[in-house]
Amino acid sequence: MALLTPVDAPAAPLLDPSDPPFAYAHNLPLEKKFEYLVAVQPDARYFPRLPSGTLHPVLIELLSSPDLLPLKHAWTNEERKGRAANGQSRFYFRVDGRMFSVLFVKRAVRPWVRRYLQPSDWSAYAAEDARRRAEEPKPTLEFWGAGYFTEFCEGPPGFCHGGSIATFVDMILGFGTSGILMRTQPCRTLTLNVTYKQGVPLGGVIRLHAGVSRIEGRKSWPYCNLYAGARKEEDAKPLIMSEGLFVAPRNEYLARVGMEVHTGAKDDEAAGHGKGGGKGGSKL
Ligand SMILES: CCCCCCCC(=O)SCCNC(=O)CCNC(=O)[C@H](O)C(C)(C)COP(=O)(O)OP(=O)(O)OC[C@H]1O[C@@H](n2cnc3c(N)ncnc32)[C@H](O)[C@@H]1OP(=O)(O)O
Repeated sequence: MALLTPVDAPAAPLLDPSDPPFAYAHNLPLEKKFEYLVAVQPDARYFPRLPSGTLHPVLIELLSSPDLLPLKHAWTNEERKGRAANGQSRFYFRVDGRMFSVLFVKRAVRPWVRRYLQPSDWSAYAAEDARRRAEEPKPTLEFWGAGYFTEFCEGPPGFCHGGSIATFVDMILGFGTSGILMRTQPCRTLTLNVTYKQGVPLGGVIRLHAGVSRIEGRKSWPYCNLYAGARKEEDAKPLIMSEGLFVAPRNEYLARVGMEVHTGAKDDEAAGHGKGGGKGGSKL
């Protein structure tokens, strides 16, 4: 089944509008979780109860940025304030035209994946993604995103805590980059290197640029840089630079924890994508 994209989303709401956003995640097929929940796809059609107020400055910035998918959803100040009051920080990013978000809940920084993507979903997602990949001539190995951190991530006054930043970039590197772009199975952090060049201000728009610089078998070397402001400026210096080595667990480990092993190798071959050494689809 082809995944829905923001472009071909159906006109009729698929979701019960009386449900609060995100409450129905568990009842949806995996691909819809990605497209409508995890994805920042809360179009006004799907959340008609939301007040149609002023767009949050973050969204205005996003809308004006050619690097980011234009979001149609009226993400209002009230909504943002309500979520911020719950300690939620949110980041959006786009991979191959699909939007994803990372949700931080309070200081514990619980990414949405923990909540919405159960371990057993991984194999289904990987299989679906491998099928998708077979249809795509050239997967994207870098992506941009934007979002903000709230006060629950505070370290130095007005700035983000270093641990929250490390957790965030680990999440982006581990899931956003390795998990999605390698499209095989979840990758674990083996090494993580974070350089804090400047403080990350709370509340302001923070832009991220992430990707994979190298893939070799089970190993991948993703990077993620954070910048101030939503607009892409070629010469802007990053606030945060991070990189790591992520390793897909050996198959026997996956089998032990009850996860179906899927390497995507067959699909890759069919699609002409090499898996190692940056061949084929791994080319940046
Ligand atoms: C659902 C949410 C997803 C988001 C997840 C975000 C990412 C995370 O936070 S994961 C949690 C934190 N990380 C962990 O808990 C990982 C714990 N560690 C492990 O599970 C294992 O060590 C694991 C799976 C990473 C690697 O295990 P294993 O494959 O047995 O390791 P091992 O074979 O020794 O090493 C793998 C490769 O890395 C290389 N390597 C090992 N150490 C290093 C190092 N320090 N530097 C460079 N290379 C190294 C090895 O040489 C080997 O390479 P090759 O296969 O080419 O010989």
